[in-house]
Amino acid sequence: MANRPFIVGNWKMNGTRAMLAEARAIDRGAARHAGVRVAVAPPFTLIQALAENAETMAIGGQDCHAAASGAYTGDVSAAMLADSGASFTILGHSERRAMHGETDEIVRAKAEAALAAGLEVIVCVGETEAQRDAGQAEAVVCGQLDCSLPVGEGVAGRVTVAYEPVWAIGTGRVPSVEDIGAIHRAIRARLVTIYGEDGAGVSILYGGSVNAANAAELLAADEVGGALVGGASLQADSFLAIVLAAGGPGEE
Ligand SMILES: O=C(CO)COP(=O)(O)O
Repeated sequence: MANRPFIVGNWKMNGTRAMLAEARAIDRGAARHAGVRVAVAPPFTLIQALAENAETMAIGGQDCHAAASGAYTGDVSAAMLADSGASFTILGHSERRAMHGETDEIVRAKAEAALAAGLEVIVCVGETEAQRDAGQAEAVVCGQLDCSLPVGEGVAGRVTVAYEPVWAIGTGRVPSVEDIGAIHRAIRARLVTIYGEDGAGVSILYGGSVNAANAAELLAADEVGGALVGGASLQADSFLAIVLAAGGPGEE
C-alpha cells in the first residue's frame, strides 16, 4: 500500500510561545485531513509544548547530536528529543551542511543515533545551483544518499528522504515538474539499490519554495510523496492549504 502523503513543516529558527496558537490550528487542520500525515519541526525550545498539545500531528527536531550525552555545549541528543516528545528529526538540511560543516558522514552518524533513540529520520539531500548548472545534480544527490543514509535491517521503514535543491530554498524558484520527477526517479532507483525492495517504500519529499499556490502541481510530480515546507509552514492557513493539496478534500 502506498504511504500517505507526508507534509512536514520546518520552522527553522522561527517561533516562540506566541506560535502555540498557530500550532494548535495546524493540529486541528491535520485532524480534518486524516489521509495526509502532518508533522511540524519547531525549534528545540518548542518541541515539548507542541508535543503536549498535539493530538494528530507529529512533532520533530531539526537536528540532533550523534552522541548520546556528554560535553557538547549547546547540542541536543536524540534521546533528549525523544524525551521532549519528538517522534522524528530532520537531519542533513542544507543549511546545516553549509553553515555547520555537516558532512555526509556526520549526517549518517546522527541518523544512526536518532534511530537508536527510537526516532524516525528525514534525511535531506540536494544540489547547489552551480552543481545543477554543471549537470551534476543527480550525481551529487545520489552521492549524498550513498554516504548519509543509515543502513541496516529494518531501517528503511523509519527513513524519509527530502530532496531540497539548495537554490530553491527560500528563493521562490522551483525546478520544473519534469526536473523534479527526473531526480525523484533517480532517488527512488538509488533507494532500491541501497535498501533492496524496502527502498520502494521510502517516502521522498520535495522541499524548496513550496507554497499554497504551487503545492498541487509539485506534489503531482513523479515519486513525490509529500513536501518539506519552510516559510509557508509558519502560518496555519498557508500550511493547511498545502496539506489540502496533498490529500484532496477533507471533511470541511
Ligand atoms: O528548507 C526548506 C524546508 O526544509 C524549504 O524552505 P522554504 O519552503 O522556505 O523554501
